[in-house]
Amino acid sequence: MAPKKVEEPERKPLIGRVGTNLKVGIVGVPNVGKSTFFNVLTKSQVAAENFPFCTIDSHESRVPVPDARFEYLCEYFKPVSKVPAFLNVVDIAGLVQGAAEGKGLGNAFLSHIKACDALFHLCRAFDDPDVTHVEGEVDPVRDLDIISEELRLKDEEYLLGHLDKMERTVLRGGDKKMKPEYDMLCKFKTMMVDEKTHLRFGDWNANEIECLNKHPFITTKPVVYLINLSEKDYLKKKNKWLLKIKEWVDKHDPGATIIPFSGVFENKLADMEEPERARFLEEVKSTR
Ligand SMILES: Nc1ncnc2c1ncn2[C@@H]1O[C@H](COP(=O)(O)OP(=O)(O)OP(=O)(O)O)[C@@H](O)[C@H]1O
Ligand SMILES: [Mg+2]
Repeated sequence: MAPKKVEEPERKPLIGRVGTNLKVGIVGVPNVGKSTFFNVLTKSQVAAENFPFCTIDSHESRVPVPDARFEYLCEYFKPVSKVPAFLNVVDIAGLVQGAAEGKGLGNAFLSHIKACDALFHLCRAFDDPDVTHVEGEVDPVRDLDIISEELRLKDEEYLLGHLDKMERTVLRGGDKKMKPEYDMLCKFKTMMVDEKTHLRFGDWNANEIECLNKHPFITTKPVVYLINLSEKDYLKKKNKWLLKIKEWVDKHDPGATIIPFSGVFENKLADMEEPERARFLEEVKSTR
């Protein structure tokens, strides 16, 4: 008897693009530590890596992605040209509630977000009376809601505008060629506008993913959550918001990565030279 044919699972295309030169934008409400994180990332890479590094402008930096496999392959094959994977990181101005309608500085920057492949959603979980919070009190869960909703609203504005234009040609003009795309966009609308859900959570087929990739949607982009803690909380590995943030992510973006860090601590480290840095880290370890 012929062996049973093993059914291959359908391979769906990915939402977004694949590459060794991706762009990630740092989003969050104002004054939560986005630029601090951006500076730390760029500074520490300069100090620690001997890869070519380039600051594209004050808001965009290209950081190499260290990978032992790359080093090994270069060592083994000795290629003439060595091009490591890079991540372009973009520091985006803080977004406030209403940014999608043009409030604050953020609206202009939402177009920068559209050009990114993924997002770092940075939120503040440190208390510091000297660092004002735009919403009054520190509450990262409220901030997560604000940013996530502003991103959705920006997509909603784009989608409704685009559908409106298409209606003229597809519904009134009878353009049959555009009808499948129009129907797909209507399906996206049900999810995003009626159910108020980000588009990356839909179970889309290959045609729908192709259609998603054609449009500059923001809510299709994967998000990594960065939680900025005080130096003390980071070293103690304790913070009253962490569990609540985890619950929010489990509910709104299940499976997404959450990375707690401390902007001030990392900044301190990045400004140190060896052996001062090693000494400081030893000291910190002993106080943990
Ligand atoms: N973990 C931390 N603990 C205490 N203070 C911090 C921490 N991280 C950043 N700060 C301080 O918070 C202030 C705001 O930081 P930063 O300018 O990086 O915020 P931002 O999110 O880029 O703001 P904006 O949206 O206005 O661009 C700075 O004074 C910075 O030193
Ligand atoms: Mg900033």
